[in-house]
Amino acid sequence: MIEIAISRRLSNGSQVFVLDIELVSEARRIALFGPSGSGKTQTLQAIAGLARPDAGRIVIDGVTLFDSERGVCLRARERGVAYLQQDYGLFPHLTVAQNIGFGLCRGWLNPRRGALPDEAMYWVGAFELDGLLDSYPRDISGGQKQRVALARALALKPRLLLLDEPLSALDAALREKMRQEIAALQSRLNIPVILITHDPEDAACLADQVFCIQDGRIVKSCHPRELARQALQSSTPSMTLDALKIA
Ligand SMILES: Nc1ncnc2c1ncn2[C@@H]1O[C@H](COP(=O)(O)OP(=O)(O)OP(=O)(O)O)[C@@H](O)[C@H]1O
Repeated sequence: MIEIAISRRLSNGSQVFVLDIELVSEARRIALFGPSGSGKTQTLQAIAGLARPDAGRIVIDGVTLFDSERGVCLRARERGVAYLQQDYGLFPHLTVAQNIGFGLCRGWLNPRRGALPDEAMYWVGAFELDGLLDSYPRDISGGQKQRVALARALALKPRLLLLDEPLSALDAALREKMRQEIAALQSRLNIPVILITHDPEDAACLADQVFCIQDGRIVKSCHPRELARQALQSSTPSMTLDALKIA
């Protein structure tokens, strides 16, 4: 079960943004859908422990990651949350093997290929990265970068996987392939996934429940099929949201 009730006020002088997110879900795969600037990334950052809400609670499968009333705020590395950011966040000066091994052992900047622990090698095999272990991120494709980032994230055995627009950097053909791969991965892993997407097709394939965000708030929750149906008749995420709110 995913329980999130957080608020945070962001201000940079003239501009103020208020994040006020409340959602509870039994679904194992949820999508956050909303227009640019609506608060999706801020929400994931709060869950990952990279941004601290002013108040509220974040509880994942009974484990409290943040609870302002009880003074609980686990550090990012104590949360067991894998966060795959839009640009995949690979270190350009480290090889694929070093990138994958990086989070497993602090200070481990120079791992030899054979030194990758079993939990990392499992994902190297699963994502067919064996031949790329000595390559650098600049020398591999977008889909391969994504697999490396996923392998790095999953090797840490997270209790929750956060995906920020996991397919946005890929061309149409690769996008469809990776969509199927991530969907297959989700059914193999028994960990909850929260993903951000602008694409109703991604939501339909990768989520069981969609939470629509607008201006820092959840304005609607629906089945991914309902989102896809409304999106067909709308040309922007904002129009889709307006149609969903009326439906
Ligand atoms: N320090 C800040 N002060 C004021 N507003 C901020 C600050 N940091 C971020 N914001 C605002 O927070 C809002 C939410 O940002 P966020 O990155 O979560 O949006 P998003 O929904 O992920 O957008 P996108 O889909 O474009 O990535 C934006 O409107 C942004 O301008």
